[in-house]
Amino acid sequence: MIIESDFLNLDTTYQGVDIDALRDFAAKRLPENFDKLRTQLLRGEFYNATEDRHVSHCLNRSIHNVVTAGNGKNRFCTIVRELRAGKWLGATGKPIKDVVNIGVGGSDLGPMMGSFALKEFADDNSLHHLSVHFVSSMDGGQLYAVLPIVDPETTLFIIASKSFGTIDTLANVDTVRKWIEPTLNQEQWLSRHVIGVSANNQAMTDFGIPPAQQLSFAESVGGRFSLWSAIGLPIALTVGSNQFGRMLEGAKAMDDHFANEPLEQNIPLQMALLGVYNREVREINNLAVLPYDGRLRYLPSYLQQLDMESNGKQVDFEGNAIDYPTGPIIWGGFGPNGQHAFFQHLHQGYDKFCADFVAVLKRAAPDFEPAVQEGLAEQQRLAVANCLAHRRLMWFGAENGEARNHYIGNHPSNLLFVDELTPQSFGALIAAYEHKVFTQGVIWNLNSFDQPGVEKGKKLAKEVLQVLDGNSATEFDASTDDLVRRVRR
Ligand SMILES: O=P(O)(O)OC[C@H]1O[C@H](O)[C@H](O)[C@@H](O)[C@@H]1O
Repeated sequence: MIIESDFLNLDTTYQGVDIDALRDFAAKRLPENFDKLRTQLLRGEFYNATEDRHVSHCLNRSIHNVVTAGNGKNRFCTIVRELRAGKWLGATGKPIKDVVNIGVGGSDLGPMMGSFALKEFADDNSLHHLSVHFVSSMDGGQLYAVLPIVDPETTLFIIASKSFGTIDTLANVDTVRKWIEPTLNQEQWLSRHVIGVSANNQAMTDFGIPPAQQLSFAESVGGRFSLWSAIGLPIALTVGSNQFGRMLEGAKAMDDHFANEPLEQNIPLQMALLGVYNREVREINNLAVLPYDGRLRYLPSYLQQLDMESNGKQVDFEGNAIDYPTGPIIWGGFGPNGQHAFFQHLHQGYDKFCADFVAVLKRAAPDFEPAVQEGLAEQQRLAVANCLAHRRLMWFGAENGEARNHYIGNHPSNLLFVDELTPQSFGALIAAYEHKVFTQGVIWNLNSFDQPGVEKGKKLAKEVLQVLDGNSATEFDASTDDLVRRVRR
């Protein structure tokens, strides 16, 4: 039960659902207007009712659309070229060497995952080396690590925020400003050391970012779907605009696949239906994402946002309370290391789970001596062998007499695999997950494109901060009030 597409393959054998059963399930669960909704999504016409806007990330599958989005100015490629070539000079005349992306959620996870995964595909059009760093955490923990290793005169900060109002990002920017000020004044800093990426042009202007350093994208691109937009700048800085374009091409190929292939050959559609089947029929509430290639180690956290923020919902499209299970808990980690940590529970623990194994069949290492190349190729085979073995054990189980050697198995899994990890296959992999999430949202009749739970949490945090800062005397509950007193002391 293997489906092949241009850049991505899926083996569903160990789901234990044959194609006839899947067809029956699809007939029951896919709504009649699914084709229409899918077409709307791919054309950027699907309507996100609660936020009163369309959903347009699929329009960003070509570099042309990315660079002309928002303010219609082609700044993206120029910025990428100058920074990568070492031609972008800081305010004191020194070339920029480090770029720090400050953003959180969709403005962090996608760019970070993509830059890490695709590093080796960098178009090396110059000898200049640019290091890209990521700072997202509200507590400043990452600034502690990054600030000591970069120099204000040779560092550029990307302020990446769709809304340009996220407190985590603004708090990091504020500290950065305090760190820079002894070296560069505000005018110097803003003129050469900041790029804004946002859907909120006015806020970038109000902040003082010069127009030539503002990159825009459409309000209708959701944060968790934004790595294809200018939010993907760190990826383009890492690999170059051409390779970034190839990633978009891979996603576009997956869009076409999703649009045109029948159920029997449709990767995202099968992933979605099997996921719903596992959730509803087998009552499994979680999915472990297990990449077997170190370059994809940030995939689980990326998919946590993509899936859980989209389909972790209790209200349906019409605003009614939902009384059936919706999106599962997504978790996971780098497979080979997981084998030495949490896999024990997967093989013999009490809980039900399903898994997505992600494997890369081969990896070239042309820059190394032949003997080292040989060693690395062998290691890739070793990882694939382990992936295949563990997924077998999880599905078939094993019994060797003694109870301690008993493995129940029956844990369903997908194997997503690519011949080689390339910008295209990476783009196709991520787009396949996007379409899976969309399809499941349609099946569960919920809006996958809003996040009211997140908004509520932000509001409550503001109220607590008011009290911590001594600006409000609101009382909450015994535990919170006690901790507030401790912090204030
Ligand atoms: O890009 P921003 O507007 O700063 O938003 C960053 C993130 O924060 C929010 O709380 C949302 O839940 C995420 O979907 C979003 O990606």
